[in-house]
Parts: sequence; C-alpha cells; structure tokens
Amino acid sequence: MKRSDFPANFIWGTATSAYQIEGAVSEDGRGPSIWDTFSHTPGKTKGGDHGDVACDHYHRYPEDIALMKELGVNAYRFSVAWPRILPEGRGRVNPRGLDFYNRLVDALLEQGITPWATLYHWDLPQSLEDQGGWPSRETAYAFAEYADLVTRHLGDRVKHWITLNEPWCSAYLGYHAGIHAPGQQNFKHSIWASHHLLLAHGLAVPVIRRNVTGARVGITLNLSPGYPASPDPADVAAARRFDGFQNRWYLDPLYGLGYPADMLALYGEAPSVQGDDLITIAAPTDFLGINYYSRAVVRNSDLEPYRFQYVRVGEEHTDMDWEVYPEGLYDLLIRLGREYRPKAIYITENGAAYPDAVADDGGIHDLERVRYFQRHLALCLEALQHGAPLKGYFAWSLLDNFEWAEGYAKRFGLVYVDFPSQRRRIKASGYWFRDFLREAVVRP
Ligand SMILES: N=[N+]=NCCCCNC(=O)[C@@H]1[C@H]2[C@H](O)[C@@H](O)[C@H](O)[C@@H](CO)[C@@H]12
Repeated sequence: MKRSDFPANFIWGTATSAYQIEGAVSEDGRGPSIWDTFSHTPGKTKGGDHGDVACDHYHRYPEDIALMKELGVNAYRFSVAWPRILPEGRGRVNPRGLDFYNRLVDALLEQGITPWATLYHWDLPQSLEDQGGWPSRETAYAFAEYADLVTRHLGDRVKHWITLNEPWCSAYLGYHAGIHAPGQQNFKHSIWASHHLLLAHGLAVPVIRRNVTGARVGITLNLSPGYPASPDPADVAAARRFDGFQNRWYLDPLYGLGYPADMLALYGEAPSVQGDDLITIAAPTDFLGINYYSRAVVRNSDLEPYRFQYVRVGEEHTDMDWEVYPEGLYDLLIRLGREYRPKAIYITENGAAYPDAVADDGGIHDLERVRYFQRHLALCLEALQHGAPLKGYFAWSLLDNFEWAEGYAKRFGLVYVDFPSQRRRIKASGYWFRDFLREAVVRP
C-alpha cells in the first residue's frame, strides 16, 4: 500500500487538540475550562497530571509547524480553545486569544499546510459548567455565539470546520461515566448533554456557512463497530444496543432520522427535545469526521441502562488496552457509506499509544505503531476501493500529549516529547509516515 494508491487529492494530516498540547492555561487572558478544574481535582487524572504546560505549544507552535512540514503533511487538525476566546464562555471577548489562532493559522498557511479547525474539543469554559454545562440548553446557544465569533475572525483563511469532537465522550464520559470532565455520574444529565451537544452542532452549521465563504463543515464522532461475543441471539441483541449507545444515538439525528426508537425505549429517558431541534440537528454537512481506534465485542448483560458488557478479545492491544483491529475500520467505513451516505468521510483521528522510550542510539523505535498505521491505512484503501467516500486521513497525534484521565503516561505521538525539557524527537513512525507521504511526491 503506497500513497500513490490513494487519490492524488487525498488529504493527509495530523491532529491535536488545544487542552492536550497548548499549555499556557493562564496566559494572555485565557479563562479556566472544565478540564483545568477536573485535572486539578485530586484523584481524577493519573499522577495528578494536568494541562498547565502540556507540550507548551502555545509558545512552540513555530517549531511544531516545522515538524509538520518535515513529516510532509498537507493539513493540520487543531482545536480552538473556547476559554481563550471567551474566558467566561460568552460576552467578553479576549483579543489575545484570537491573536494566537491568527498567528497559528498564518504560520500554517505560510508553510502550505491547510488548517482544519475543531471548535470544541472538550474544554468547556468553567463558568458555563457553573451555569449548568451541557445538560443546560443555554450552553448550546452559547456555543453558537462562540462559533459565530471565531468563524468571523478566522473564516477568511480557515475553510474546514469541525463543530464538535466526539460528543459521545463529552456526554457519556463527562456526565455519566464520570471519568472525564466535569466528572458527573448522572444518566439523565448525560442524555440531556448529548442532545444539547447535537443542538449546538446544528445551530453552528448555518452560522459557519454565513461567515465563511466556501466553508466545508462537519462533525467528528468516535465510532466503533460492535460485534457480538457469540452467535447467541442475546449477544447479538446486546451488540445492537451497543451500536445504538455508541454510534446510532449520534448518527441517526445528524442524518435526519431522529433518535433511535430502540434506544429511547431502552433508556426510558427522552432527550430534552424542543420545537424544531431535530431539523436543526440534521443541518446538511459537507463531511463526517470519524475517530477510529478500535472495535467493541460485547455480550448480553442485565447491567442497566445499556444492558451489554464489553468482552476483551484479540491477541494485540495498545497501551490503552484497546484491541488492534483494523478490520473494524473497514467494516465501519463500508457501513457508513451504505447506511448514512455522507458526502465525504475523513478519518479525523486514528493512532495508537505504546510505551515509547528513547533507545541508546537516541531513536524511538516504535515499530508497533508503524504496523498499526500500515494496517489501518491498508484497510482505508480497501474501503475506498469498495466505494466508501473516504477523502482524507489525520494521524493521531502529531505530538505525545496530555491524554486526558491517563495524563502523560500514554503516548500517541508521531513525535516523542520529553516533557521536562520539551525536546521533540521524531519517532520511527514519524519517519515512516514522512517516507510514505514522500513516495508520490518524488515518484519519477
Ligand atoms: N475502546 N475504547 N475506548 C474508550 C473510549 C475511546 C474514546 N476516546 C477517544 O476516541 C479519544 C479521542 C480524542 O479525540 C483525543 O483527544 C484522545 O487523545 C484520543 C486518544 O484517546 C481519542
């Protein structure tokens, strides 16, 4: 599998997010986010890690853009930190926050790298959480105001916009499982949060189109194909419930089908739908972003409210203990193409954590990660050849960074970061990606 097997206009990028790499959390007027609060709450993150400094990208972005250039990517997916732009979430604008993203975007364009901006990658301004957070409908309106402000300032240069990153994580991990910020464990709040996140997306789409000539707008979902642990009908039904919980709860409303009836019945909890919400949520988009990491294998369970249980399978797992299963990406792409028919699909994140270390020769020989990328890209190509509308791929991540509740212990980067010194070192996987991308360019 070579780069030249893919269409010549295929997008090749790397991805990051603001809270995971920027640091400078109290600099130039940035306000606190729920992840500042959560990561500084004892016991919430491994080793009490937080994003106060992270990769110091706020100051080192020129060096990081030079790394992207060296890797040969033609696009870069980053997120805008809402609390840098609107420190209280709404109202007072922080011009120095906007200035940072102006500098970042200008520096990317100068290097011929297309900026892809995610408006929300989990760093909700704390003051909005204090007023109810995503379980409150007001937060959806605040997001639309934020989207309006950012796209009015960057929309002349940034044409690719992702409204939300993984609303499932924000709603389920943040408000029901409680392992992500804000750390609530309230099923009803997680259902309301999921609705207001989707509503926020739907309200923002027309705003972005109004502000950005030639905008390409989409949303990024973390989707996992669910497989039954056995042919037992109870396990098959459990896999269908998992699919509703993880995938269809978001895909169906986004593609005009409303919330899945089987899940509404299972949950017995209706989202706080009002008026034309479902029409708003189904605003036509230009692409679907998919973050793919692994599949799920499940069996039946009486455990309420989801009534499935994960089953650990497979021979190969990453440092996150996620099964390496590239076939799941193929199955997902083919299904999405057939069942939801998005205009375009971009893999907005795919990658793996491994316990990287600097070898005696100074290199980082992350050959497992090289294999991970090779196998997943091969199946991307196969899905594309079988009709999936796949138009691009962003590797997660450019840099080792703050891996949420796992802190800095889990490394996903193509580039190794020695956090005490902030020294960057391209890993074997980064060099592999660079050579893969160079193939089509230097081809005689
Ligand atoms: N099996 N299993 N999975 C449990 C839940 C997986 C969902 N987590 C993600 O998709 C996050 C996504 C995020 O955008 C990024 O900010 C994170 O750094 C990466 C790596 O973690 C991924």
